Amino acid sequence: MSADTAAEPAIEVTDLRMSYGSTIVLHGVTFRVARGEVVALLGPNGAGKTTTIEILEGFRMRSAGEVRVLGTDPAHGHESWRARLGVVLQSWRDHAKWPVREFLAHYGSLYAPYSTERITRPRDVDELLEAVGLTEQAGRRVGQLSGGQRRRLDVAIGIVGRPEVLFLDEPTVGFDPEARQEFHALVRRLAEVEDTTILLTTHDLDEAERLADRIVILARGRIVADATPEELARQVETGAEVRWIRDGERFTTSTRTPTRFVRELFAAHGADVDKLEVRRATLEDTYLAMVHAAESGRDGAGLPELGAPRAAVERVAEVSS
Ligand SMILES: Nc1ncnc2c1ncn2[C@@H]1O[C@H](COP(=O)(O)OP(=O)(O)OP(=O)(O)O)[C@@H](O)[C@H]1O
Repeated sequence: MSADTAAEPAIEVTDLRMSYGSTIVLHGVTFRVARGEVVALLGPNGAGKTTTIEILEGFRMRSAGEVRVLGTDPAHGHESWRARLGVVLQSWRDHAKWPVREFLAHYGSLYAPYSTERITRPRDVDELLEAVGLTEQAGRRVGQLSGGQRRRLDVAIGIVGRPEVLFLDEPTVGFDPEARQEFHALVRRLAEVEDTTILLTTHDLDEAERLADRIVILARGRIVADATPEELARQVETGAEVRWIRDGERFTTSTRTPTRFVRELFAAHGADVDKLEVRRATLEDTYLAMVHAAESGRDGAGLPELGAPRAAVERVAEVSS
């Protein structure tokens, strides 16, 4: 690989548009994924995540816009380009009668012609089984696997060809907590050790925060955020919810300065304040605020305006008088 190729983003999407008939589902989506980067695509049901991924994989023709994956337009990608991609789809493709090991060995052999000096294809089947936690099930027929084990097999199918770019559409659905943790470790290893570029969709914010170098939030076919988890968390730090009870009455307020708010609350009502709780906003709160803002047609994502502490204290005073 030349230095120029290495510097080129693995995925480049510019003003991507997609319509199904007269329904527009992607309204000009633009983002980039660098080589070796893990990006999580988040968004509510119907936001356009699967459509975006399917266009990048070359499974679906876009209506307009520019797309490059490993420097190639997916609409014109040849087999040798496709062999450099790994795909884990949402839907299960059945190969029920095959024993797991034979199936992976057979499927992997299709990648052998695309082995290069730098990248040996396919991956060793035993190492692969170990990596996805299916060693014990190697002799079982695919149709006899549990739901979570089938999903592990999906992941194995996605990485058997040692892909340079890996697309994972909701990869951990049906995983138990241990499988989820093992999968997270595998994804980090693929990115850090093998420099695999990974684009995954998930509804699990915790997963996105743990795994991704960057989070792209899609709502109604538009990107409403593209930031590192730390950048999103910094926005989160600005919001908190304070709850308390006074004279048997329950109060709740949102504030960007919870410490100051609580100090003022105590200054105003001292010992009458009971059952005080301060809940920091989570990534989920930020995510929901951004999605709701996008869905209600408001421009500019971010946290909704939170009540000022002074006003809230005054409201408490009013209630008590
Ligand atoms: N083949 C199709 N024909 C017509 N409309 C479609 C087709 N596939 C998807 N859509 C519509 O396009 C929109 C985006 O769908 P998409 O599957 O990309 O969303 P998503 O973000 O992946 O959702 P989910 O989280 O539910 O998987 C939805 O409104 C969906 O109904």
